[in-house]
Amino acid sequence: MPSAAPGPVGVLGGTFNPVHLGHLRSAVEVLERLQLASLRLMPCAVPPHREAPECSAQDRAAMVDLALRDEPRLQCDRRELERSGPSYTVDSLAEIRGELGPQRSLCLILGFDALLHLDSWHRWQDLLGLAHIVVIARPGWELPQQGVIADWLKQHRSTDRASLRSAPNGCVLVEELRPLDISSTEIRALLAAGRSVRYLLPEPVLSYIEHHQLYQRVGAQSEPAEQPPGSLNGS
Ligand SMILES: Nc1ncnc2c1ncn2[C@@H]1O[C@H](COP(=O)(O)OP(=O)(O)OP(=O)(O)O)[C@@H](O)[C@H]1O
Ligand SMILES: O=C(O)c1ccc[n+]([C@@H]2O[C@H](COP(=O)([O-])O)[C@@H](O)[C@H]2O)c1
Repeated sequence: MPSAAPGPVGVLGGTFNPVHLGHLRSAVEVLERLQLASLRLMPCAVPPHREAPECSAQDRAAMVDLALRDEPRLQCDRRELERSGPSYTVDSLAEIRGELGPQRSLCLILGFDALLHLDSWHRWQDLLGLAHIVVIARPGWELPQQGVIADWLKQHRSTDRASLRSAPNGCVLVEELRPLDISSTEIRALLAAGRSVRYLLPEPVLSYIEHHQLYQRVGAQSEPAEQPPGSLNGS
């Protein structure tokens, strides 16, 4: 009997500044719901669309590695750290497609917020020629009702999950997962305010942030320690 074709490969690109439970829980749920063979979290090195994060790509990828330590179905894909120039998703998908061959199903996973700006992405019209796109709901964001993206959705959206297996690329699927209202922006703001982010991200990621003193409030690290009176220079 011929063996079943291997399941689709998923890719969730992000700045992951830092990675949090919203990313991770969505990743596991989408992996299981769509029966993906594996899902790669792909940190971008040079975001094409926003200012370079203060936190280095190496630190952001190291945190993704730590977050995925105990879940072999999720992997960190570091290819964007190995390229120079803006980390265009279309280039990464073209590389992955080259590695997987033309027949294997490949799914790019995006949150609603990322979808809204998809038409500003580099060669965005080529994305569906390389992969399917799975859009995941995110608290506070709605699908657009009109405009370029709404028209594009009408043209390419499928409601049948089987279409992810019957073709290697070309469909758009929208999935509602468990809503988790967590963002990296909020985590950075909490840390900068000296507040706790425990339970918003995995403990090993929190330990990494503390150990490397990432996202601290401005000046917290650079203030000189107070000297006990008379301890220096005899003053
Ligand atoms: N809580 C969440 N639920 C579902 N999807 C999410 C969630 N957080 C992020 N995503 C999706 O994960 C991908 C990567 O997100 P990103 O690394 O930019 O995180 P972020 O929390 O949106 O960061 P920032 O607040 O800095 O913009 C995007 O497609 C985004 O829509
Ligand atoms: O390729 C592009 O032009 C492009 C423009 C904007 C965003 N992206 C990618 O979209 C993913 C989510 O972006 P963000 O800002 O939500 O972290 C991340 O992998 C980015 O590299 C890609």
